[in-house]
Amino acid sequence: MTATASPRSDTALVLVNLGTPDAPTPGAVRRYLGEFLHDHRVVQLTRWLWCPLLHFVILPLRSKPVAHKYATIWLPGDDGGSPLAVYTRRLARAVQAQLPQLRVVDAMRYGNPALPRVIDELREAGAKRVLVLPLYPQYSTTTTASVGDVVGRAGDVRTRMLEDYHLAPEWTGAVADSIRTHRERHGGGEHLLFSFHGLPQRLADAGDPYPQQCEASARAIADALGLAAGSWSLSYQSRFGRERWLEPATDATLRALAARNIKRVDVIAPGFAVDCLETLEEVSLMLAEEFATLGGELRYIPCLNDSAAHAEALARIVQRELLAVD
Ligand SMILES: C=CC1=C(C)c2cc3[nH]c(cc4nc(cc5[nH]c(cc1n2)c(C)c5CCC(=O)O)C(CCC(=O)O)=C4C)c(C)c3C=C
Ligand SMILES: [Fe+2]
Ligand SMILES: [Fe+2]
Repeated sequence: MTATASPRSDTALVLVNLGTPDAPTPGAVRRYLGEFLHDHRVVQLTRWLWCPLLHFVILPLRSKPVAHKYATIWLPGDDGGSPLAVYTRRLARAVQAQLPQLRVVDAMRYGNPALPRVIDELREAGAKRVLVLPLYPQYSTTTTASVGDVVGRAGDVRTRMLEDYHLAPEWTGAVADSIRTHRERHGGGEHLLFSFHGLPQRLADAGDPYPQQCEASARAIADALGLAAGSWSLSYQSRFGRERWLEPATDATLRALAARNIKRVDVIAPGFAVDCLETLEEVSLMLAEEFATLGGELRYIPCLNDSAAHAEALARIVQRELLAVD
């Protein structure tokens, strides 16, 4: 939990993100992935099948290469670390500055600062009401509902969770502004690709609203920018495992754009509140490299991160929620 200004209020706001390893080492990655991939919201296989596979195959094989990937994006300095943790912490500070009447802290669903401990500490410090904002603009059973599981177990404190903000005009407006500014500075690409984290198709078929919310977010942002149909598209990245995930995949979409001779593509990842392994390593390094081999130029537009525009947008969303419950 980040120590921020402590305004005299019995209401706290917790910004919750997914989680990330404490260090770019195989041991730390193994601990983080072990906790993450034991969550039944994330992987639904029965324990007797999944645990041996996870402990004896996936964690031993994956921890080292994934640690190397984290090492390529690790932020230096005293306030450094995994980008997901660093930007989430800084974002909480920036939102605190916007909402001095609340105590604003950051927490992680997996790893540190651990959400259950953060809520306990807030309660011990006198919080009577805790508002939880998962930093997932689009709701998914695999992410938002998993945060809800932890919040639901919090004892002796009133909790409330904001489920999604995929169409909140403050947020869609902030993302649209960031795209506009990036294109003004760097020249507009021929195409804008909205790349969202993927999900097993099976979960979407079972009613997870995530893909519909991703589509609605992308359309709202494209409309705010006045983009013509055909000049933007949506795709899904970060596939894990062998089953079918949401399509089209980001890598296949980029290859299809290159085949149509569309060479300058701007890519934004509006499902991620802050930059992380999946945006910095997968998109802005690996996919950009692959697209370059096809003769193209992938121009990655960063997440809103700890920008003032992001903090203002989230603060307005929270204020609206507080007004609605008071
Ligand atoms: C079954 C596996 C996974 C599902 C379902 C899933 C959904 C999902 N994830 C995010 C956001 C993030 N995921 C991140 C990393 C990550 N995701 C998975 C697997 C699933 N995600 C793994 C195994 C990993 C770790 C990296 C790896 O081993 O490849 C991250 C980045 C974390 C970081 O430290 O930077 C984010 C953020 C969403 C929004 C989502 C649901 C749609
Ligand atoms: Fe296990
Ligand atoms: Fe993920």
